[in-house]
Amino acid sequence: MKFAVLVFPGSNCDIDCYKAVEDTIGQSVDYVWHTATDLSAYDAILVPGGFSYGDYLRCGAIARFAPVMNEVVKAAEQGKFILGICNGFQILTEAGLLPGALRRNSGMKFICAQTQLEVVNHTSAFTSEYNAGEIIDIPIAHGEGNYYCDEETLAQLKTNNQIVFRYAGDTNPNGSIENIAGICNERGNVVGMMPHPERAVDEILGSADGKRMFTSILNAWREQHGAAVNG
Ligand SMILES: NC(=O)CC[C@H](N)C(=O)O
Repeated sequence: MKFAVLVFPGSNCDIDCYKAVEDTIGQSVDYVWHTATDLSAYDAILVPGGFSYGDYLRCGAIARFAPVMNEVVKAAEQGKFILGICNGFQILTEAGLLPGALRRNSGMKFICAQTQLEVVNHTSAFTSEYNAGEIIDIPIAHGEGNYYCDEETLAQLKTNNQIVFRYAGDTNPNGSIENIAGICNERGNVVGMMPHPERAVDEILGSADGKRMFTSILNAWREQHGAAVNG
């Protein structure tokens, strides 16, 4: 299986994503610059965190016009796996690949903290290795992680099982509507989340709970391509 890690000017979690793929599932992975116009070689695309284009206008608002984003839209239409983490989530909402928007944290401060997440959807291609309702430790680091969508969209997210993660219990670090920490598109092949699973792939980092997102993606890809495939 082949992964692309997109790199925009200002990305700062690209190396973490690359290492996470290498260390957790040992699959092929390339950095792909934001000017690229062909992603056909890749099965999964990681849109990493950071401060693309300095977060000017709004986080992700400029990155969404980068040439590579046309290819990300194409890849999403082809059913490839796309995971946007933090700034990557912001870029995917700006690009219209995921519904809703990320606003300034309700406390108006950048928050860097370990959080507990509830796995709400454990049947997606990205979360099949988790148990229903499992609580996992994954860190956050953002200033604009306050997820918002209108009531109609929220109802659709619930009906289609598109809420993937919530901040557990009463914890809600950024004011997100209904504690939402991550969502997927209706088809289930595009996920966006504010917490950073790539920073939680080894106990030495404080948690290894993010590891199973990567193993889930690999398993889903292998299932799609037949159990014989060992890429
Ligand atoms: N870690 C990140 O990706 C940060 C995202 C964005 N720059 C924010 O502050 O919200």
